Amino acid sequence: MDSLTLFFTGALVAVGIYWFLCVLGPAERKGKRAVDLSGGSISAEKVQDNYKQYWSFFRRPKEIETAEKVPDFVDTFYNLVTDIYEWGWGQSFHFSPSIPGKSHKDATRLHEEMAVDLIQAKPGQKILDVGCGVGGPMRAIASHSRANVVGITINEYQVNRARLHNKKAGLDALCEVVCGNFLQMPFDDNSFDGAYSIEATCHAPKLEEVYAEIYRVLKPGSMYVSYEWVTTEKFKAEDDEHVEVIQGIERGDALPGLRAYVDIAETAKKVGFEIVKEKDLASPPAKPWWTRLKMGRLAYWRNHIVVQILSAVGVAPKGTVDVHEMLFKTADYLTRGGETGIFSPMHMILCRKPESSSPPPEESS
Ligand SMILES: C=C(CC[C@@H](C)[C@H]1CC[C@H]2C3=CC[C@H]4[C@H](C)[C@@H](O)CC[C@]4(C)[C@H]3CC[C@]12C)C(C)C
Ligand SMILES: C[S@@+](CC[C@H](N)C(=O)[O-])C[C@H]1O[C@@H](n2cnc3c(N)ncnc32)[C@H](O)[C@@H]1O
Repeated sequence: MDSLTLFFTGALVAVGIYWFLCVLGPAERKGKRAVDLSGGSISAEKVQDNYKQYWSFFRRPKEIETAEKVPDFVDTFYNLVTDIYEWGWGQSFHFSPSIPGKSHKDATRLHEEMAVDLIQAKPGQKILDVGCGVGGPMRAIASHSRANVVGITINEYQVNRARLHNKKAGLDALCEVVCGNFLQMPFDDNSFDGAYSIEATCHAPKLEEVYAEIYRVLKPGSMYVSYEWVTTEKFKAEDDEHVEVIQGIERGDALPGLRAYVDIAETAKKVGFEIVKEKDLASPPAKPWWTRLKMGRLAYWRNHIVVQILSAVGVAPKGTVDVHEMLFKTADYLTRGGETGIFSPMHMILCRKPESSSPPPEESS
């Protein structure tokens, strides 16, 4: 091989490695690195067992129906996936419609700001983020509204990540994070000026329980908005493919059972809320939310190789490969759910707690 061929071969290999590692790299330039992937609060040697335990819930569906076990199962799930989510998606653990000419980052931020605009949060008010993850939405919302945001998540590892990010962003004076169960929140009655939940209440075994709890902590007259995961009017329970896609989404996203879109407003009314507005934010003219997920497939394939190497050399915990493979398959089910239109992750409901603090309908009868 002459020196010119050697030079061009070397340059090609270098460009290839750069593309593989950097262009197809992490979701955010300064985000999680592959070498830091962990099992959240689970020690490295227990990650594989916890992954098996997570799957055992689905082998015994009755377990998932047992409401008390769901928060633990969701907590295990987020220990397993939080680092991979941050590494491959960013700090906001939700979808948003694509916006022509805007980056994913901007589309995500606008979707989050819309939530706080809908509840008309004012500077200095106290707003609750129900199921806050590592706080991507909370930081966008606090910066946009200058309201004080209190987030709650069941997962302690996320609490620590969120606090770290809040501090780094210089938003720790406006953002506070609490570890707890949104079915029994450690907050006083009538203590918040507004609340929102972004793709989080889908983890509640009974929607009524989390809505009742949010209703309890809101001040009379204040508003709550939620972006809910639902099956749409296109979902047909007698269609085997539809059922396969929905079950695939439930298994890969720690869901005790997806709800039908018609159940959302019904449940909100049942606990006492007035419905101000209801809209599926995924329906046209909104552009597909699943484009980002589908376009990332090449990067996920590259991520899988990286995870396999890191796990083989003992840098990533054993079991990370299984978790990543599960997410890989989940991405496909979610995309199919979006393309067929049988599933939406952004069925928006805007509610108000009435001014008069009359008890919810059931309790008064
Ligand atoms: C609201 C929920 C989470 C929604 C999304 C944030 C996540 C759903 C599926 C996740 C992912 C799938 C594929 C992963 C990929 C294989 C990996 O290499 C990088 C991370 C993924 C892209 C990951 C990122 C987050 C999701 C899009 C649920 C749980 C209620
Ligand atoms: C998909 S993440 C969304 C996080 C955040 N809203 C966002 O968009 O980035 C769902 C969140 O709900 C939280 N969650 C699920 N069940 C919970 C429960 N019972 N109590 C408190 N938080 C819960 C999870 O810990 C996680 O933070």
